[in-house]
Amino acid sequence: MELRGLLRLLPLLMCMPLLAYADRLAMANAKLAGQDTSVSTIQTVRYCVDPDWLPYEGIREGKHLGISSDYIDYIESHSSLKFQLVPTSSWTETLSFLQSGQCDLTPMLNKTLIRETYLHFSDVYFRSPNVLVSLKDQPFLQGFENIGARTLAVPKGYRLAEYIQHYYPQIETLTVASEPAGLQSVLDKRADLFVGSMFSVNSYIQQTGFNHLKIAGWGGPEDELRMGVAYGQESLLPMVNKALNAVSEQERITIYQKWNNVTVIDETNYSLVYQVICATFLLLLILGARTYFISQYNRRLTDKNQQLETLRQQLETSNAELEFLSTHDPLTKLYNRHYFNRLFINNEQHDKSAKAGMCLVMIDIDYFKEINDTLGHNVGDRILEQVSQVLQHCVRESDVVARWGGEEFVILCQQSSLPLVESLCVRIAERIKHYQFTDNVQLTCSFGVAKLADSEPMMLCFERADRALYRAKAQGRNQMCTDR
Ligand SMILES: Nc1nc2c(ncn2[C@@H]2O[C@H](COP(=O)(O)OP(=O)(O)OP(=O)(O)O)[C@@H](O)[C@H]2O)c(=O)[nH]1
Repeated sequence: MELRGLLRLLPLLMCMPLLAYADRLAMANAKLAGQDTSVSTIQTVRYCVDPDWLPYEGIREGKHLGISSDYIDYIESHSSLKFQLVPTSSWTETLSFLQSGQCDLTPMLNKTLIRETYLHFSDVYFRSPNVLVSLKDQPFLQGFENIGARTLAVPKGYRLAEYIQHYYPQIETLTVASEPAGLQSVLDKRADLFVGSMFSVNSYIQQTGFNHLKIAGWGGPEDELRMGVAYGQESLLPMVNKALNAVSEQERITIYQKWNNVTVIDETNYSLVYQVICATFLLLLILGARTYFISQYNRRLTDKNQQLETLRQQLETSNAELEFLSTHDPLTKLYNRHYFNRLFINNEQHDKSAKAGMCLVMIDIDYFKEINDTLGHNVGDRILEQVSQVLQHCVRESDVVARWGGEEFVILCQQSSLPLVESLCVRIAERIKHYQFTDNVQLTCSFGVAKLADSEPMMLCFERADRALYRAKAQGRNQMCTDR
C-alpha cells in the first residue's frame, strides 16, 4: 500500500525538479513582464514647433532652438517622456499637423477658442507682451483702437489674427507667413503696421539691423504661452504641468536670458559714426600735416631763395669787381694797359669814321724816381692818383685815359685833331703845374702826340706817339712833341 502509494507518487516526485524549473521560469517570465511594463512608461511624444519664431522657438538646420527647446529638454529630463521633433515649414503647417494627429504636442502657443477645439493646454509658463511695429515716420499708437485706416500685418495662424478678427474686425489686415515676413512687409510699405511678440520682434530688429523700424505701441493682450497637447494625448498634460511647475524661477530667468542675449543695435549706428569721425579726424590730420609740411617746405624754399638771391648779388658784385679789376688799374682806377691794348691798340675792328679823328697822347711824369726816392713810395702812389684825377678832369667824356705802366699814361682822343689834342696837353701841363700835390710836390710831365693816319694800324700810331714822347724827354722834359 505504501509502495503502491509511493509508486503513485513517483511520477509526481519525478516531475518535481521540472516543476521547480517551471516555477523559476514563470518567475523569470513574470520578471521580464514587469520590465516590459516599466519600458512601456517611457512615452515618445512627437511635437511640432513654429519654425520661424525666435527667440521663442524655431528650427535651424533641422534642430529645435529657442526658449521652448529648453523647456522641452527640461521636461524630458524630469519625466518619462521622450520628445521627437516633427519638422514643419510654417506655423500653419504645425497647427494642421496637430489637428491631423501627425504631432502630439506643440510647446509654445496661446490658448484661443478655435485652438481649444483640437488642443488641450498646459498651465501658462511664459508671458510676453505684444507690440505694434511701424516705420519711424509713423506716430505712436496706444493700441489697436488707434490703428484707424492703417493696414496691419498679422502672421497667419497666430492667436492675434483670431483676436483681431474677433474684437477688431474693422482693422484692415495683411496676412503674412511669419513674424520676419510681417516686419519685411512694413519695410516694403505693403503694410503700415505689424503686430507681434515683443521679444521676437525686438530680437529680429536687433539681429537684422532694421533701423527704420520702431515700436509704435502695445498690440493687444500679452501672450500667455503654454504647451498644447493634441486631442487623445491629454494623458500627457499632468506630466507636462508637473515638470513645468517644477522649473524654478532661477531656471526660467536663465532660459530667458540665454535666448534674449542678443547684441543691441542702437538706433544710431555708433560704430559707423565713430568710423566716420575717425576717418574725418585722420583726413584732417593728414591735411594738417600736409599743410604744415608744405608751409615748412615753403619757408625753407623762401630762405633758400633769399640765400640764393644774396649769393647771386654777391656773385654779381664779385663779377663786377673782377671785371673792374681785370680792366682797371687798382691804384689810379684808370683803365689798365691790358684793357687799353685789347680795346684799341690790338683791335682793328674800328670802322673808318671812328678812326678818322683818333689821336694818341703818351704822358710821362718827369723825374718821378726822385719823388719815390726822397718822399717814399707811398707819396709816389698819392702823386700817381692825383695825376690820374687831373687827366680824367681835363679830357672829354669821349676820351679814354689809361695807365700805361709806372708813371706813364696814355690818352685816346676820339673825333679830334692834332691842334685840339695839343691844346689838351697844354691844359694838362698847366693844371699839373698849379696842382696842389701831396707834400707840395712840384711836377712836370712830358707829352708825345700822334694822329692816326688813314689805314694806319693803331700799333704804329702808338709807336709814333711813344717816339714823340721819347723826343720830348730827350729834349729836356716838361714839353710836348708831336709826330706829324
Ligand atoms: N710810387 C710808385 N712808384 C712807381 C710805380 N711804378 C713805377 N714807379 C717808379 O717810377 C720810377 C720811374 O723812374 P724812371 O723810369 O727812372 O723815370 P723817371 O725817374 O721819371 O725819369 P724820367 O722818366 O726819365 O723823367 C721808378 O722809380 C719806379 O719805381 C708805382 O706804382 N708807384
